[in-house]
Amino acid sequence: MAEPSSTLIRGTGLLGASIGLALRAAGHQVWLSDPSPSAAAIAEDIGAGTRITQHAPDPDLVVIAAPPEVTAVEVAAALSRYRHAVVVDIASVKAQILNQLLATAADPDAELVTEDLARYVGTHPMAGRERSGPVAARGELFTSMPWVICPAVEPTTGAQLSTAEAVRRATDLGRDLGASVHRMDAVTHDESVALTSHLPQVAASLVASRLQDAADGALALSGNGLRDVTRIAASDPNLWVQILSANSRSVVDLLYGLRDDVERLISTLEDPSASGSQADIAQLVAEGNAGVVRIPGKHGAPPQSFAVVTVIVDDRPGQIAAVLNDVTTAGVNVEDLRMEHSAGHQVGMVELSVLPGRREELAQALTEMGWKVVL
Ligand SMILES: NC(=O)c1ccc[n+]([C@@H]2O[C@H](COP(=O)([O-])OP(=O)(O)OC[C@H]3O[C@@H](n4cnc5c(N)ncnc54)[C@H](O)[C@@H]3O)[C@@H](O)[C@H]2O)c1
Ligand SMILES: O=C(O)C(=O)C[C@]1(C(=O)O)C=C[C@@H](O)C=C1
Repeated sequence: MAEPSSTLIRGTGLLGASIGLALRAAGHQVWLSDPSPSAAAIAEDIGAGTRITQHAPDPDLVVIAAPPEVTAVEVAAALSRYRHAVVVDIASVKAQILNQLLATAADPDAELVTEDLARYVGTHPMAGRERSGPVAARGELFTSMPWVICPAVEPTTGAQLSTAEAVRRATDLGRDLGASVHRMDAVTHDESVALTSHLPQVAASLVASRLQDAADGALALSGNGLRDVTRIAASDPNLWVQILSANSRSVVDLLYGLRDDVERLISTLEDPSASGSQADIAQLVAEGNAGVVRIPGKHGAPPQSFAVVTVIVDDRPGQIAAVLNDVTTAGVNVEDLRMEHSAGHQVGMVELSVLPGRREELAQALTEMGWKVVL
């Protein structure tokens, strides 16, 4: 862990409060500030740091965790106000913010000058939730997730403006929060997240929007397939207007490709018995298979499939905690957990994902402890 630091978090919503919780847990001093007094008060109440109404007492790191559209203004203000601090932002888009900062620094009327950008580093934690505000904050949000570092560069020469020390502070922030740090330029970042984050959001929203007028009887048949595909459709529209607008070029390019595939599928399904149709449908699903296995595991490890041990539990409070307690006693690490309720029955199923080599051992240990286990 890096040496204890004093960090000001400006913007104490989901991300800001989560960073505060994680930094406090790692032993750092955290100051909180937000234009919304209630957001700052809630963040303080849940233990994310100490609220300030004026200036923070000389922080050595400032984290701007504000909406993308105000991020550049807040970064510029923090660089001018806290002259010894490294300033990072965590907005979901990076090139537009860097361009806005460079334009401000080039403006002779602005307080910000290009030299100030030596203390700025753009960052982006690839972790979040479909909910907003400090109430949804979790200190563990960043554990094992990617954290992108985009040092500021001068656009014409490509020369790095962020100092090595500023990049080190930004890197320490990600590592302190348990994330795996990836370094890239802002344009490459934006192109990458268009595929891994922005397109999935659009796809989830488009699929979920079909449900608005669905019959209750159809919705009653919702299973995990629908839930898996639509979780992020609950995300904040105001945030996503800003993200998609700021990265529109990259997202549009991907949408053209998606449109081609949708049109191909439509014409195939118009006549599924036509020659070649069955192979075409199979190919579409197989192409998805080939894509999904490329998603890396935790900490960027190679893609890994886990084995599942299912435990049948009574549908009453405390059962999941009791199962997890016994899993801990068995000494097996749970990689993922999912709870399913059996419709119309007073039982639930806890699905524990573990490394394939530990499956039999865990099943045997839990069975011996009295649990009903299904392999
Ligand atoms: N939600 C996610 O999953 C996620 C993940 C990674 C990064 N991000 C990025 O993190 C940032 C914050 O997102 P969030 O999900 O925490 O949103 P949020 O709505 O939960 O919180 C945003 C907070 O910023 C405050 N704010 C508004 N204007 C401000 C200003 N001028 N200065 C300072 N604070 C201001 C709001 O009062 C609010 O408390 C965004 O830039 C977003 O792109 C979000
Ligand atoms: O998991 C979620 O709920 C998210 O929305 C996380 C997610 C993502 O797409 O991975 C969303 C946007 C952020 O910029 C970063 C992370």
